Amino acid sequence: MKCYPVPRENLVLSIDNLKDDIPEEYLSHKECYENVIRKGSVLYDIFSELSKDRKHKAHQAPSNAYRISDGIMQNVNPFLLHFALFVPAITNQATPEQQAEFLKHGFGIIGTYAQTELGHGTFLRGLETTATLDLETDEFVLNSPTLTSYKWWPGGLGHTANHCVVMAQLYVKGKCHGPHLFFVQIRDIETHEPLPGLKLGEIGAKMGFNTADNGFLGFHNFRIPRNNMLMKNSQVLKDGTYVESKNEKLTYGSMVFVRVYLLSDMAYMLARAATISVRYSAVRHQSHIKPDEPEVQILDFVIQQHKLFISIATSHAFKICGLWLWQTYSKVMEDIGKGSMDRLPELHALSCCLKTTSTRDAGWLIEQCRLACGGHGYLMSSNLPSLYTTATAAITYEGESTVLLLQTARYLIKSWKRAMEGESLPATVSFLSEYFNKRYNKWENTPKGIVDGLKLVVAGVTKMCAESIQKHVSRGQQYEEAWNSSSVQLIKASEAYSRALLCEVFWFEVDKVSSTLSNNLAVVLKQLAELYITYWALEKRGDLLVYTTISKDDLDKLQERYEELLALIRPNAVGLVDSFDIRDEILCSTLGAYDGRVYERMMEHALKSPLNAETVNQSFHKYMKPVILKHKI
Ligand SMILES: CC/C=C\C/C=C\C/C=C\C/C=C\C/C=C\C/C=C\CCCCC(=O)SCCNC(=O)CCNC(=O)[C@H](O)C(C)(C)COP(=O)(O)OP(=O)(O)OC[C@H]1O[C@@H](n2cnc3c(N)ncnc32)[C@H](O)[C@@H]1OP(=O)(O)O
Ligand SMILES: Cc1cc2nc3c(=O)[nH]c(=O)nc-3n(C[C@H](O)[C@H](O)[C@H](O)COP(=O)(O)OP(=O)(O)OC[C@H]3O[C@@H](n4cnc5c(N)ncnc54)[C@H](O)[C@@H]3O)c2cc1C
Repeated sequence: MKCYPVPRENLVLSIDNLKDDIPEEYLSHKECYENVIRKGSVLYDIFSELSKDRKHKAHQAPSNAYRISDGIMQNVNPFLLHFALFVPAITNQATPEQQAEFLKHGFGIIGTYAQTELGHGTFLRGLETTATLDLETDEFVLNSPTLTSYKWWPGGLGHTANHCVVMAQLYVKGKCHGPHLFFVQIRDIETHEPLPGLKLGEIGAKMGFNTADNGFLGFHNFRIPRNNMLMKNSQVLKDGTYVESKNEKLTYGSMVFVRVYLLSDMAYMLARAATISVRYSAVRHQSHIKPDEPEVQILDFVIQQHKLFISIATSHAFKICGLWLWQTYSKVMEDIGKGSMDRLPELHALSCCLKTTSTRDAGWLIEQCRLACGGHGYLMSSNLPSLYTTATAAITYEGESTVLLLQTARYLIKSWKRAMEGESLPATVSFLSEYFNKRYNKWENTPKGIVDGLKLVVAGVTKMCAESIQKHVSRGQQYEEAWNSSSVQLIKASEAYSRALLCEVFWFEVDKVSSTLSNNLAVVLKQLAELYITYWALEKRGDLLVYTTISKDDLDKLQERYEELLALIRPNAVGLVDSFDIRDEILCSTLGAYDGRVYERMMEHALKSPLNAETVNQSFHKYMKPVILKHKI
């Protein structure tokens, strides 16, 4: 995977014409887009210059530096798909010769990833766009046979990209070989006009992501060279011979990359929301704790700590698990490069459930941060509303959450069956064998004891799912029907698995490195990890009571320990969010600025509203006054 060197923050943030005179929320839909293209082009130019000086680092671990652009854009960068999917799809799915050919223009082309259609997003085998080999001309002919086959949603497709990687059903000599990827130019490089045979446009305003330029694309007998099919895994030869892939799911590899990346991405989204809401909670004084004392910082309310500290801990959990998952991804990609695909199903299962949990948690936790800031959190200038709409989009894109959890459940059920047959299992699911063989311990009120307990919940629910499926089959349902009938429990098994993974990796990674850290840092990180694990043990107390030997007394002790941890973290709370080290220019928040001048910044921002340019708006004289005068008594 090529990663683009990201310019240092100072370099980017020092560029004058990247600053906005008018806050984006006061621009029209069209002005918003034009504004991000203006800023994105400057960034793109910087990337181009920087990349000429430095080698691309393949398989670079996720870094949120590219989110500088979000700070500059104060929204989604329409060029993001070029980097997030278009280039990775080519580097993962094209031959070296094709990569050299398709990427020879470097930043000279702007791409996107066009897979989803108006009629299909989840069920890829149902996609309707066709790519039919024309043997005589050595070309593929692309068509959108129905309205529902129009590509719909790809980021940057509406007006930004001039190329895309298209997922289409491959037809050779009348036979359909399923979804394959094709490199397609869609606009003229010079004029940017759509090429003949294409219908292009943007899909309209959305809940958020409004600068992502999500678009639609229809093909009408659109021809591309045969060599434009990405042929690393499967090939179509000049004589029409189809050489199938060693594993047809390798075509879906680009989605795994983004799913893996999103865990780190959500860590960063949460770090921003936590920084804003914790800093604001240290500035905001409201009400009393002791009646005869001054109004307190709202951060001193324990319930405010309960709302916010989990976001600090979760950001670290996602960052640490994101790096762990990235290492797994890199190792599996390396193995695939050597011809071994043994661990691909495990990686797919891990990326599906962790992408889902991280995006869902980021959504509700950012909303919780907003709500904890009262009315001021509802201002666009707080940046919490935008963080929320940007984060929650990820619950859907790159694989809708329900669908991905069912994919993980598929892996858990298969692993359970292997455990029943005495097969050895990968470390990430080996607890299923221990459970099956009744090799597990009594409850312990320790972080490790909680992790073991959460794993017992996974094993117990997975066993219950397997039995439910078997029960439906024995009553005459086909396996797929029995699967559908058991899907509520299957989702529960995957959710439990994802939570157990996050708790286990977070705790043991922190524990592993703590001896290398200064004592103070190790203490604070362990407090955050223990807070995270204890929080979720209490949230999942029902399941723990069903599947482990935990007692009511154990739960009371956990609640007590949880509240102790809140008090221990309170003195470090502002320091912890400061350590996320997110500059004001990237935080873009009147509530979360480092200097704490909340009220002055709120007023400065309010005065930028175009409505405040005059004391009386023209609508008074045009509309209100006639009515007032007419009905004046
Ligand atoms: C300006 C910026 C500057 C610089 C930037 C620099 C760097 C940035 C770099 C990275 C940034 C990264 C992220 C940034 C953040 C966000 C990204 C930006 C915007 C959003 C982009 C969104 C893009 C999209 O949404 S693309 C479309 C996504 N669509 C999907 O995910 C579709 C979901 N559906 C599916 O995956 C499949 O259809 C299915 C899994 C649901 C069903 O599969 P299928 O129908 O084939 O049937 P099954 O029978 O269920 O499966 C068969 C077997 O195949 C296995 N399987 C399935 N999928 C996979 C897979 N992906 N990998 C491996 N194996 C897979 C499955 O397990 C079955 O196996 P079994 O053995 O038979 O059980
Ligand atoms: C902000 C944003 C950006 C996007 N960017 C891109 C992009 O750049 N490129 C691209 O190709 N796509 C992109 N997408 C599209 C995205 O990948 C799809 O929306 C997603 O895959 C879900 O597909 P769908 O919307 O067609 O929903 P559907 O697949 O129609 O699913 C709708 C609902 O049906 C249910 N459902 C569906 N299948 C199942 C099942 N098997 N089992 C149980 N329930 C099921 C679920 O509740 C699901 O939410 C983007 C989407 C968004 C919101």
